[in-house]
Amino acid sequence: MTDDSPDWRDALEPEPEAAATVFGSQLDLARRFTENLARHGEELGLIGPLELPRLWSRHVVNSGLVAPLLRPGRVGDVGSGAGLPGIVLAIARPDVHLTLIEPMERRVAWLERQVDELELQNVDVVRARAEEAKLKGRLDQVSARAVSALRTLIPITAPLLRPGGELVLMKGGGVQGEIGAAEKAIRKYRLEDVEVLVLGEGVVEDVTRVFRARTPEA
Ligand SMILES: C[S@@+](CC[C@H](N)C(=O)[O-])C[C@H]1O[C@@H](n2cnc3c(N)ncnc32)[C@H](O)[C@@H]1O
Repeated sequence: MTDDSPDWRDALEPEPEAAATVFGSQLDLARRFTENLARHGEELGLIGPLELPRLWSRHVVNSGLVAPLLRPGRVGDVGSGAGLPGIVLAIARPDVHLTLIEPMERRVAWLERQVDELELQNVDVVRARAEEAKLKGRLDQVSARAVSALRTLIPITAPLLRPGGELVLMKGGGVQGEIGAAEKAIRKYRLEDVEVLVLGEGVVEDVTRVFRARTPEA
């Protein structure tokens, strides 16, 4: 620690080179969001005390890797929490509209503050559980990260999609096992083109895995 910088800044992981690749012209906004999260995230219960040394690579860059999978349209991020990946995706893709769906009041307040402070024009925040949000059949794509296993996540996310919409769910190394356990849900929602994408190989140390699948056209 130095005398002239706050603790959070000393603990924050230095910006990795990959950040410039992932965020391009939006890097400055990504920096501002990361610094806000580093400054306030722990006291607001949004991130754990051990996350600052890996905030960029494990959370912000990792979430940003999903941005190229989004298509212009309306994307819902279920369980946005600290804004991962929802705020990060809105920063990386100003051409996409993000609807952040989060039930917890304190987290919703945080998300709304980020939208205001970063002057994001492409975000709205809905305070609700995904099952109760009035968004059934309205979204082109749905993202989520660290909300629940696919077996329970598919039944709360797939109904939000329009016919031919797409799930883009960030997952850990156990995703293949989760797919096996979610067979019934995959059948029930008639998901097609089910695949696991590995993003960021050769760009970051921690790759991002995404479960991607489509609902049938009407
Ligand atoms: C472990 S946190 C992860 C937050 C963020 N996605 C991340 O990766 O840091 C899970 C979040 O999902 C939210 N959540 C849980 N169940 C939900 C539901 N049914 N609909 C919407 N959000 C939900 C919680 O309130 C919480 O903010």
